[in-house]
Amino acid sequence: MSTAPGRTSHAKAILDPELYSKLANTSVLLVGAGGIGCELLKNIVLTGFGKITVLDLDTIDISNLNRQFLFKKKDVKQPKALVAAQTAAPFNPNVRIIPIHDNIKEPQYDIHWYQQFDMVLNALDNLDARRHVNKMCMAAQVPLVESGTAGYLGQVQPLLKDTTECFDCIPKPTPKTFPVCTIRSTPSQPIHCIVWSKSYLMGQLFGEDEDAIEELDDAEKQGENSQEIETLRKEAQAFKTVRQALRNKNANDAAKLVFQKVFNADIKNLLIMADMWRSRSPPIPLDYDAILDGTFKAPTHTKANGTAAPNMNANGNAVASGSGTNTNGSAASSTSTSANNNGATTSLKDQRTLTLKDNLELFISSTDRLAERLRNGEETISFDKDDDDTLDFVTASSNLRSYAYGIEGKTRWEVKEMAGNIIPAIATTNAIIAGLIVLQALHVLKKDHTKLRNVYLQFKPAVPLSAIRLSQANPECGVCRDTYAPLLCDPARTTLGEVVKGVMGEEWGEREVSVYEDKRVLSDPDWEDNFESTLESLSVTRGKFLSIVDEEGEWATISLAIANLPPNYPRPLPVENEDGVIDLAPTPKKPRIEPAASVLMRRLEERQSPSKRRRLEADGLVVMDGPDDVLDSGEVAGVVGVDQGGASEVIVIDDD
Ligand SMILES: Nc1ncnc2c1ncn2[C@@H]1O[C@H](COP(=O)(O)OP(=O)(O)OP(=O)(O)O)[C@@H](O)[C@H]1O
Ligand SMILES: [Zn+2]
Repeated sequence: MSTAPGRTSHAKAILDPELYSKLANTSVLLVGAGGIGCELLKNIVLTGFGKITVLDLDTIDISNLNRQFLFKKKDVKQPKALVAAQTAAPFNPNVRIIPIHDNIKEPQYDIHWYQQFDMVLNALDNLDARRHVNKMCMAAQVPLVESGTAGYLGQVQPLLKDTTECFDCIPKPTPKTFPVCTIRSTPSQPIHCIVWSKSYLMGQLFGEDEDAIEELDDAEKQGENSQEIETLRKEAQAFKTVRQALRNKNANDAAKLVFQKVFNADIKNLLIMADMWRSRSPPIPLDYDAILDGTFKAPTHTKANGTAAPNMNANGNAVASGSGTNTNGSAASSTSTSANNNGATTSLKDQRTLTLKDNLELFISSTDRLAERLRNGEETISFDKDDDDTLDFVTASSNLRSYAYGIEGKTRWEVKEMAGNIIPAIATTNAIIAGLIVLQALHVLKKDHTKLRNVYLQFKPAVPLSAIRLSQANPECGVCRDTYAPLLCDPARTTLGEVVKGVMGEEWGEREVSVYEDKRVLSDPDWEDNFESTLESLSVTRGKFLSIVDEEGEWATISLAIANLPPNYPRPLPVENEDGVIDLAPTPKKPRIEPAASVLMRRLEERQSPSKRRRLEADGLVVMDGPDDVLDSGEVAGVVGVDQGGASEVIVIDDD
């Protein structure tokens, strides 16, 4: 394909020539090739970012096609990263796109790997992956542009270590939770029954064989009604029998057994506790055979004050609300959810109001299908909005429960939205956000930090965008306030003691420190049993962080990012010992380059001065596990980044 002048003329005209030529040598990592990712990949390819690595763990689903326009129907089930790269590559032949079909959390994407990029652009859909990439970017000192959309709302946030706050500086709200007893005994809204079905009932029947007793003990400690807890304990015991029936090839009435236990016996047990139903409407035990043969006559649901419960029609059927309101109370557009592209027939079927008998029949058929899957070797099955068997089961069982409690029913469509926490995905929102990401990325590239903005797309037609100056880091942040250093070592041979003593140097014995990997304590001032253990035996391996925390709080936490040794690192030779066993010989010693701790020590002494401290944090420290580890200059540059100012220093752990 020819490089016609027209292809680049717009980008050249908009960007100044210097920036445009810089783009060609810019290497970016794009994490996520979904809704935002597809738009963004197109943008950065057309803008002319020279080298783009696009990483996504997923394959293409038919429901992605309405907005992830780099994919076509023929690509369904293919890796997103691969197809996105193939489709976008011809947009600009001057750009090199490297696709990776993988989880960004895999250990090979270590600090060293991140440092090859000039910046990282996140186009993810979950908190866990976002927090992971944030931490890696903070450790590797690589600028990150974070983004997200929810319906008509969106946000773009540039995050630079020591310049702005990081993604974790402000704790994120945790998803809404419900008290255990509301879910287990006293639901009052459809969502309570849906959560019960997908998180509790599915787990009890099709999940791992766990003891639910602990959760109940906790609930009791938190002051929940002890008689009620006792009833729930009995309920948990009875689950064992139905679990066995579901897995037994000869049991053909497993669905009925589950029904009898959950919608009849358990409810009868709860009714015994008269106290519980003084101020609320008691549930109704359901009758399997009577519902199937159409003779089931439910007693009228009455509240304590004698009024009829809402949303029950004359035939005793639960009535779907049809309101299209999701769990958060926000309106869910029926035309824009990712689930809405299975064709009109499915949509109609899914949006149909289900009668009590419909729900029971759906309950029987879905329980049978799930039981069959268990009998065919699936060990556990959990809810997945795109797994029809589980969606049918959750729809039917939550509606049956709603019926028993006099709560309105929901259509399969509504249950999918509520149980799957589906927030409408709007292609235009993704496109606007992807455009804003590029603008922020260009400021990052120009190092024009005063122009960086936290940009919000809001549901205000008069002011759709608001751009806010970036906040400073939260001094208490446990992620971006740490002092990071890459630790290049062989975790199978390096011991915890070597690392800690090496880093502490002369301060060892003077200063009391504790050592952590994530939330695990590996040593504290009075407990050093792990010092002789190798990092590998302590599961401190590539991609993880070893944190050394000063008990006095005078030193910033030192977080060592475990990375691979460079390819030129001398490997130990296998030697035979006197018993004829092949041992790995220790690496031969060479003179130490510098006493292990003095470099770090000097810098930590300087940490009272903010500017010096920033310098320390900006420097990379290469901590090696033996005195032979002389890196060539290229490797050193590769480890700490080339434009961080000043030569990096190599710390050698003294293992004498
Ligand atoms: N840990 C991870 N590693 C790599 N890619 C990830 C990771 N977590 C999420 N992603 C990817 O981020 C992308 C987010 O895109 P998007 O929000 O459009 O989600 P989706 O899964 O495509 O759509 P939907 O959730 O609406 O069905 C997805 O393609 C997803 O595979
Ligand atoms: Zn932070």
